[in-house]
Amino acid sequence: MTVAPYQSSLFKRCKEIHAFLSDCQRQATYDQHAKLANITLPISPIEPWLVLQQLETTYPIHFYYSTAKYTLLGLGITIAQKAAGADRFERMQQFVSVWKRRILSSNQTGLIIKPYFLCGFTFFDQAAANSLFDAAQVFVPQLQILQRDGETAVSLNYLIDDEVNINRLVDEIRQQLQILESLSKKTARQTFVDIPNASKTPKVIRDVGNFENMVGSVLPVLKHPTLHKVVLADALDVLSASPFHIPESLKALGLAYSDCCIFSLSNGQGQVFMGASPERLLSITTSDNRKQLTTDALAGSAPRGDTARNDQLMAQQLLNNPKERYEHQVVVEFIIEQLTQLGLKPELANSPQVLKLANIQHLHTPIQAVLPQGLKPLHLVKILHPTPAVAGLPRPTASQLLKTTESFDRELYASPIGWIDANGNSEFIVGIRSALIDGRQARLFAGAGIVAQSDPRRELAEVKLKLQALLGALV
Ligand SMILES: C=C(O[C@@H]1C=C(C(=O)O)C=C[C@H]1O)C(=O)O
Repeated sequence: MTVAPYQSSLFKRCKEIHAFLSDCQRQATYDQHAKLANITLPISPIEPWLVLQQLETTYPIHFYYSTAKYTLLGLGITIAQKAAGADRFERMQQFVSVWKRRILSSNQTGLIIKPYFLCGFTFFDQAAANSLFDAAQVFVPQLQILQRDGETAVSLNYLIDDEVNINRLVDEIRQQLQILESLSKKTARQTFVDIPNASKTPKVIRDVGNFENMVGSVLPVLKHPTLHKVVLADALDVLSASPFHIPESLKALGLAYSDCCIFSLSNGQGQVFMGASPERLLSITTSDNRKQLTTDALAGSAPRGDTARNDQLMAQQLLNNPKERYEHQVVVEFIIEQLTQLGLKPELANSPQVLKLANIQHLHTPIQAVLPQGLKPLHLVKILHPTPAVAGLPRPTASQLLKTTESFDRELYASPIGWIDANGNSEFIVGIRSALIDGRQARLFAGAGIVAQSDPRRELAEVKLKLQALLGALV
């Protein structure tokens, strides 16, 4: 496989890039602020997780986001912003809006994929003192790979100001393009990766959450009308004989949970948060001047049946179970209220459908709304996160109870993780079915909605089922 457009003439390509970057520098000088230079090149199809595998030591920061329709991989940082506190979403949106206006894209290859703003937030608006991730982080990657409809494109993003030495930068780019070229040749021959004794890797397990007791302790609070639902989480620590392989785990998750969004996000210091989330916090698509929002109410769970008939029976029982329907309805009503307060007109079906995942099924109501042009993605993230699917209702009371009841820091568990592009499109998932990986150690997270009618043993069984999602796929 070759990196087609520049294989024949890397020299010519680099000359064009030099001219483009020099032009960016002139404009930066003229406007008296740095520019975000963006160059996109089509490359032969290449699996992004394989690129991650080859380059994860070169770029300690990565962001991987893969759905049934596309995969996005960001490596390295060109620009980044961090924040904490109640206004973290506004501050991050401000950062995105400013830098969106400073993008200059090269059209020399006829292909333009502008920079993506890659976002990760912790569950609470203040990260804990010893937290491994910032309460809010948005960055534009230096190397961005987008795979969609069988096509792959690589975009390079650079910060250009008066000081940048363009000659030196073009040399760097030449090297980077050569690496990518050899990488695509190498990975073209590699259709699967050998994971040494992956499935046999011993895993030692310690339950950190003491989940059943925790559920028992909140039940009396749920008898009062001040709290309708709280979503408690459990944490499971796992120790493997050898360090976890992030790219191979992403690949394994993708195979096992093809309906989910497979994601991972590193903090640059060796820790990675990853998972296979079935829950979309929002997706914003812009086309023909029409902006459309889709969000998921996903709550209410049941195991999958061992035969097709049993499976159908369990789905039917889930649909008819008043406790599960209540847990679900609380989420639907919350989302409708939040969207209506923004002046939107949410559209949804009268009753939920069943979303079947490999190991579990959920009540699911997709909710849609047309958005006014001015409404920004992170404004919507702010009003939606956390929904009662992962916190509870009322939100402030439930969040407070989580802080005092759970014995571990949620970090990025159940938090918004996603991207915003330069055209106003955006997608965020809720970081559930997830784990925090640190070398040989992993902390797996899973939660369940607790209401007054909850039975602690059944809730524990649900959480165990959810923990399986990662336990079975981490290699
Ligand atoms: C909180 C989690 O899942 C959420 C809770 C659910 C429930 O209580 O039924 C179902 C789907 C998710 O919204 C999790 O997986 O950790």
